[in-house]
Amino acid sequence: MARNKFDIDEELESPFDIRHFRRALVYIRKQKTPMLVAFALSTLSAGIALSAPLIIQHVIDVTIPAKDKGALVFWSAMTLATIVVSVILATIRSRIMTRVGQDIIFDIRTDLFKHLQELPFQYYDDRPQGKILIRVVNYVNAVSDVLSNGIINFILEILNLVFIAIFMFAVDVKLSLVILGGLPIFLAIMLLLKTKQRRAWQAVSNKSSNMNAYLQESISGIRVTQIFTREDRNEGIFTKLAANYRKAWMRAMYFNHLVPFTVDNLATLVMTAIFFVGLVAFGPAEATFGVILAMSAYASRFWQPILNLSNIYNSFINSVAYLERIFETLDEPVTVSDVKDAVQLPAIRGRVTFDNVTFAYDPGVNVLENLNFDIKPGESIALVGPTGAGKTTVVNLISRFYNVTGGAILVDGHDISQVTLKSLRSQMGIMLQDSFIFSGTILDNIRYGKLDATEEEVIAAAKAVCADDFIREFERGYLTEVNERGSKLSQGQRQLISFARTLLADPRILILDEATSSIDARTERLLQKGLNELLKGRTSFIIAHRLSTVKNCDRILYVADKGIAESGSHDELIAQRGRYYKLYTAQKMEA
Ligand SMILES: Nc1ncnc2c1ncn2[C@@H]1O[C@H](COP(=O)(O)OP(=O)(O)OP(=O)(O)O)[C@@H](O)[C@H]1O
Repeated sequence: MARNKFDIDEELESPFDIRHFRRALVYIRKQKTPMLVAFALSTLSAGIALSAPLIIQHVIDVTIPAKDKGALVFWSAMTLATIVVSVILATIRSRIMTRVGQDIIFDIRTDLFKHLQELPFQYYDDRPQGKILIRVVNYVNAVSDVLSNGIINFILEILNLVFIAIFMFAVDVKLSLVILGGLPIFLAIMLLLKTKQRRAWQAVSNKSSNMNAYLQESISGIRVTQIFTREDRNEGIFTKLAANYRKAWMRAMYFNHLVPFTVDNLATLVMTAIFFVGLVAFGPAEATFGVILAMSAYASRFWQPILNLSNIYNSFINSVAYLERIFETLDEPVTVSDVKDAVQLPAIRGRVTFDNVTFAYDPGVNVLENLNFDIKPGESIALVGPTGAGKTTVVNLISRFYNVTGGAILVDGHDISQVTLKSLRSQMGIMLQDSFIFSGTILDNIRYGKLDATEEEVIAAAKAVCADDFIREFERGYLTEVNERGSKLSQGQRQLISFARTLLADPRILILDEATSSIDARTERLLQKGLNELLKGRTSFIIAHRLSTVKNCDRILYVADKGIAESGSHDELIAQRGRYYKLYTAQKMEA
């Protein structure tokens, strides 16, 4: 059952806590060296920039009254030099940090992809693909700046503040205290905003995820949409999702804007206070014009890092909503994985035993119950039965795409839950109902299961499954580029290609789930010859609704009522005159 749909907000399973931040540090730590260099450059550039007000103070209070032209030129040149040097240093730093940001994104993204590759079918059964995609693409982009520049800037701005405070206090202690007076008010406002702001950004992440999920679903289902002329209705749904996103974004931005607004106003108030206190309360005896000018320059410089810090804080709060989702995905348990002491499954002969197997997709709802059968190496088995009876489930369990709920499945006597997935699956050839075609050439697609196969081997496999003829009819033959999902190919052609792909992998156990359902009867007859060849010496499980395809199998298992209702060869089952017989005669009459 889908855990959430495009119109249901995802519930956060593990809200952000300090552990998440520590995990983020793992990625940041890898970039320690460039970050330290960038940090050093920034400190240097900030230090140089900070000397400017001191120069101005000196010029106003000493150089100008002394009418020393030579000194004036010197100090002007020094001011210019400070600007040029700090700009150069800042540029180098920003280049380094762009790289660091991208490296962090790269690491998180590749870890996410690696984990997604390992997550079991169940994970994908449970959620819309769009909600998975957005985490790898958009969310990771959104956190890069905070994890790279954010950290450095945070430390720098704090240092900046300390430096400014030192310079400020060196010039005038009382006026410095006036400047610091605005801080408690600012902190109180920030604390008040924090929770609301965080929730607002979580809502943004949810609404963008919903919109993305629906977009992805709509693109995948565009053909059905157009067949049923559902365009207007879908547009309505999308508009609503986009409007929800807009609303969430506006609300989050409202809180974001409140922060600089507060800082700006406080800075203006402080500035007014300096002039008031400096000129009116203390009088010119205590504060010279140069001091007041230098202090007002420090005041605006002092509030600048605070404004910057609050912007960093804003983006941090914003990123937390994304980091939570990213780490939630990375923490998603790989429920189907190698057990601690998993052993390599040796080269198998192909015996498959179901020992009292029970299985449920959703807890408590058994699809199969106490299933027992024993297949000898090389036997060909047909799984037939009504829709939804559990045929695909049986073959999915053999490849351990899901863990059994009870009992055990043995291959050559080895419990498949105790062997490595790689050693198990690499000895199986599985052709699923959905013969997926990847973007690339037809050659690449056939080679997917055996990357080192020669061109001759690929062609031999294609010939065996009668795919060679139609492939050669394309202008570029085996080098014809096909799109993702194979939209350039007919359904039957797709099946033939994935047939060749499976054959090429030369598995001991072969699973064909409705593998020939879209192939016309003539090609299927031709294919049957190749297929018979292919099946020789291999254990095979063939699921087919068209019973003519499977009647030559060694044994037919009729799956129904959560188990095997009938079992035997075609002739035996016909003689039994049970459910298989009924199904077979019904199909014969239709034909
Ligand atoms: N991912 C899933 N999550 C929950 N239930 C599922 C899932 N996949 C299948 N089912 C349920 O398990 C039962 C068996 O499904 P299965 O696909 O094995 O049937 P089948 O015999 O192969 O059907 P068909 O002939 O239509 O392909 C069905 O009732 C189905 O609704």
